[in-house]
Amino acid sequence: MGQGTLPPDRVPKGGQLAAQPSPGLQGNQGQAAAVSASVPGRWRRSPEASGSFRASLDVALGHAAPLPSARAAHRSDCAHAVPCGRVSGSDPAPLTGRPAAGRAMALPGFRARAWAAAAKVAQRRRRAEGAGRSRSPEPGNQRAALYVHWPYCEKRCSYCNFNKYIPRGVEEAALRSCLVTEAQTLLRLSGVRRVESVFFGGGTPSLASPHTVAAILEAVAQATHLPADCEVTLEANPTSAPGSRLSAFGAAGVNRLSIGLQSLDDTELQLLGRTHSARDALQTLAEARRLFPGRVSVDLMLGLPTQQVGPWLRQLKELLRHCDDHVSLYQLSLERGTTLFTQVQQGVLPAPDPELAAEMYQEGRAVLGQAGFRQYEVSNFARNGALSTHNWTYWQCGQYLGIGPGAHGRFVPQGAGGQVREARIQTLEPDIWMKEVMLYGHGTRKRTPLGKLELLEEVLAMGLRTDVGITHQHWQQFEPQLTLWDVFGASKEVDTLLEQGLLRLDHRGLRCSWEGLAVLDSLLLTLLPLLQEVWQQRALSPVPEG
Ligand SMILES: C[S@@+](CC[C@H](N)C(=O)[O-])C[C@H]1O[C@@H](n2cnc3c(N)ncnc32)[C@H](O)[C@@H]1O
Ligand SMILES: C[S@@+](CC[C@H](N)C(=O)[O-])C[C@H]1O[C@@H](n2cnc3c(N)ncnc32)[C@H](O)[C@@H]1O
Ligand code: SF4
Repeated sequence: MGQGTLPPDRVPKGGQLAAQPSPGLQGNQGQAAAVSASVPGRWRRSPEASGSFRASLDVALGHAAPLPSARAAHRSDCAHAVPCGRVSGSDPAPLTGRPAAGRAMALPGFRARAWAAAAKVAQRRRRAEGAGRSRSPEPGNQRAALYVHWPYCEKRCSYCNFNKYIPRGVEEAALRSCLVTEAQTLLRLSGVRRVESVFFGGGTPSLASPHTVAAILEAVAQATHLPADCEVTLEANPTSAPGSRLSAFGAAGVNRLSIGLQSLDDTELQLLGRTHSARDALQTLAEARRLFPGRVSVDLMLGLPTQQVGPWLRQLKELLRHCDDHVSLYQLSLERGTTLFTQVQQGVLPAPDPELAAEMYQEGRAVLGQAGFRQYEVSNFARNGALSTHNWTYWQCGQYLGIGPGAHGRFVPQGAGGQVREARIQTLEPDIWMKEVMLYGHGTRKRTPLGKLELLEEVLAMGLRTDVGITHQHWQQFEPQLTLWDVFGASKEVDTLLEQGLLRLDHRGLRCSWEGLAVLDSLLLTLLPLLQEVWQQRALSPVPEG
C-alpha cells in the first residue's frame, strides 16, 4: 500500500471527478502539520510510541491523560503555530456578532424549513432511543458525518491556535456559496448516500448567519439523505449568540449547541482573552437550554496558569447547577505562537502545573460522575443519553467529510473510483480556499491514503478513548483476520496492564478501565508498538486466505 501523499483530486468545476495532479497546490505540509496540531487533544505523533503512526490522526477532541506518565508521549511534537492573519475583503456585513435586521430568519426556502420542522420532531424520538449508535442500513462507506469549518472570530483568544482569522469584513454570500459547492463536490466524490451528523465548528460559527447554515443543510439534503433525526451541532460563543440568534439557528436546522464557556471566573476569562463574562456565559447557557432542551453542551477548560484545584472544582460545581446534559473538559494545551505561550515563556505568567491539572481532571470527573454524568470519552461527559453522535463517529473511525478552510476529513473517494480511505485537509487560508473552490469545486490541499496498519492504529487509539473501547465486532469490521486476542492476548506487557486494572480484554473487546482512561497515552505506548509488531510478523508469514 502506498503511504505517500496524493495530489488534490482537482478538476475544473463542472468537470469529471478524477485524481489529477495540480501543480503548485501540493506539498503544503507545513501548514497541514500546523492545522493538525490545532485540534485540542488530537493524538500527537509520538516517535517512542509508533514508527508509522501518523501525526494527522485528526480529531480526538479532548485531552487525554493529563497525568505525568502520559504527558511525555502526548506533547512530544507540540510546537506549531497557525497563521492567524486577516482576510482582505470589503463585505458590507461585518462580523458584529448580531445579524442584520431581517436577515436571521431568511431561509433559502420551504425545503429547509420543512426539514428543520421534521428534525425537531425526530429529535425527540432520537433522544428517547439514545445517541452514539448507528442505525443506518447503509454500509459504512456510504454514510458519513459532515464537519463544516467557519474560519472567523471576533477576537483572538490568548490560548487558541485553531485555524481562525480576525477579518475586517466577511464576504458571507461568497463564503456560503463556496461551502455549498464544496459540500456538493465532496459528497459526490465520496459517494456518500447518508449524512448522519453535521457539526458547524470553527472559528466562531455562531457569527455566521443562520441563512448560511440553512443553505448548507439544504444542499446536503438535496445531494444525499439527511435524516430528520440527524444531529446538527453549532458551536456558539456567548457574545455572539443572543437568544434571538440561537432561535434563528434552530429554525435553520441546528438541534444541538456547543457553548464555549471555558471558565466561570471573570479573571480567568480575561486571561484567556475571551470577549464574554461568566454572567454572559450563564445567560447564553440558560437561553440555549430553553431553546434546545437536553441538547446543549459546554466546554470548560482546566489547568490554566495560576489556577488552583479548589476554586476550579467550585466552578465546576457551580456549572453543574446550570448546565444541561453534556460537558467537555479540556486541559489547556499551551500552543506555540499564542499570546499565552509567549507570556509563559517570558515569565509574565507561571507555566501551568501539570500535577494540578491532573488533580483537577481526576476530581472533576469524579464530581461529574456523582452528578449522573457518564464519562463516555476521555474529555466528554453526558447524562440522559446525550452523547455527541458526531464526535462518536470520529472515535469509532467512521467516515467524515470536512468542508471549509482547514477542515479535516477521512473517507473513501468512491465516487472517483477510490477504494482506500484517505485523510484529507482543506486549504487553510479562507481567501485562497475560496479561489480554489471556485476553480475546482473544492479546496482539498492534502490527501493521504491510509494504509491498513495506519487505519488499525487509528481504530485502536481513537476507540480506546471511549468507555466502550473497541468491541470484537467493531475491530472485525476493519480487520477480519487478526483478532484483538491475536494482537494483545499473548503479551506479557498487556497482562501487566490487565493485572494493574488499567485495561480490560474480554468477551466484549478491549477497553480502558476508569483508571486507565486517565492514562490512555501511556497505555498506547505499549499497545501501538505491539500492534505494529504483530502486523509485521503477519506480513512476513501471511495466513493463506480461503
Ligand atoms: C476551537 S474552539 C471553537 C469554538 C468557539 N470559537 C469557542 O471558542 O468556544 C473549540 C474549543 O476548543 C477548546 N480549545 C481551544 N484551544 C485550546 C487549547 N489551547 N487548549 C485546550 N482547549 C482549547 C476550547 O475549549 C473551545 O471551546
Ligand atoms: C474542540 S471540539 C468541541 C466539541 C464540543 N465539546 C462538543 O461536544 O460538541 C470542536 C472543535 O474541533 C475542531 N474540529 C472538529 N472536527 C473537525 C474537523 N473535521 N476538521 C477540523 N477541525 C475540526 C473545530 O475547531 C471545532 O471547533
Ligand atoms: S473564539 Fe474560539 S476559535 Fe476563536 S480564537 Fe477563541 S477559542 Fe479560538
